[in-house]
Amino acid sequence: MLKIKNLHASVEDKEILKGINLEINAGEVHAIMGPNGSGKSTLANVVAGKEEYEQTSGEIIFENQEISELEADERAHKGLFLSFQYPVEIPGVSVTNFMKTAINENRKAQGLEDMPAKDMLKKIREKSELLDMDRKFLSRSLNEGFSGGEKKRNEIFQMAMLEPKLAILDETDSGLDIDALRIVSNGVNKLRTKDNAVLVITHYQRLLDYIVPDYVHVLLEGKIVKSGGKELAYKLEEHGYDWIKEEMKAV
Ligand SMILES: Nc1ncnc2c1ncn2[C@@H]1O[C@H](COP(=O)(O)OP(=O)(O)OP(=O)(O)O)[C@@H](O)[C@H]1O
Repeated sequence: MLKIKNLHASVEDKEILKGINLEINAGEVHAIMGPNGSGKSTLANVVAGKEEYEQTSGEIIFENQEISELEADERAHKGLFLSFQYPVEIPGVSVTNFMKTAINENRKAQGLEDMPAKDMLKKIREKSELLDMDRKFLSRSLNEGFSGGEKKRNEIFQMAMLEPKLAILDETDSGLDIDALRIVSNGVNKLRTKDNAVLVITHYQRLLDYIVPDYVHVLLEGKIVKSGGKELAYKLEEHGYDWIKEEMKAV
């Protein structure tokens, strides 16, 4: 589904990503971990095609198409969504109405008719129940002031509604209390189907206890230096990142 080959990228002319290789197939969940400033968000933003992030060399192939030249919106319409793909603080627009517009615009870009209102309501009901969002939450205006945890829940709600082929979630667990973490993780788990994949970026292994990734990758100074299963996340939690640096020095 996604193949990243020798990707280099810069922010404000500073090289941040220094040769990333990564392959994600349908049905898989991948997690990226790494210390502050290692380039995790840069990777997410470059893959999503955000303007400030410049891909200087390498390839990003999504669904067998090189997408480096595509704008963020075009990538999204192909099914590659980054959390908070859309602006989230639009005055006077409710959580639900925003979602209706986003879904229909996405369908329009794919040459599809608007989703029938009945189907839209059913979908909103189903996905909001999954994330334990009540009517009051859904009717709140987007600029009303959401807490960090509520923003995260809304972010996953957007993803659950849009059902992207590849959902990229940055800092998914930040600001969540224990109950919200469980609820949001449940939502993330439902994003993975046999046809859809998920890439999560996280600092903590606790999220991975709930979503159980197939692969964990460690990003250090702009490079993926180690990949493994969930046990890698436990080792990082216990020992930090220094042992990997030592291992690299020894090679
Ligand atoms: N918009 C920007 N302008 C200038 N420098 C940036 C910008 N975004 C990121 N950087 C720089 O790129 C480097 C990597 O940042 P990035 O946000 O990708 O790291 P991260 O691994 O996601 O960190 P964190 O865990 O702290 O979120 C940092 O040195 C950061 O200062």
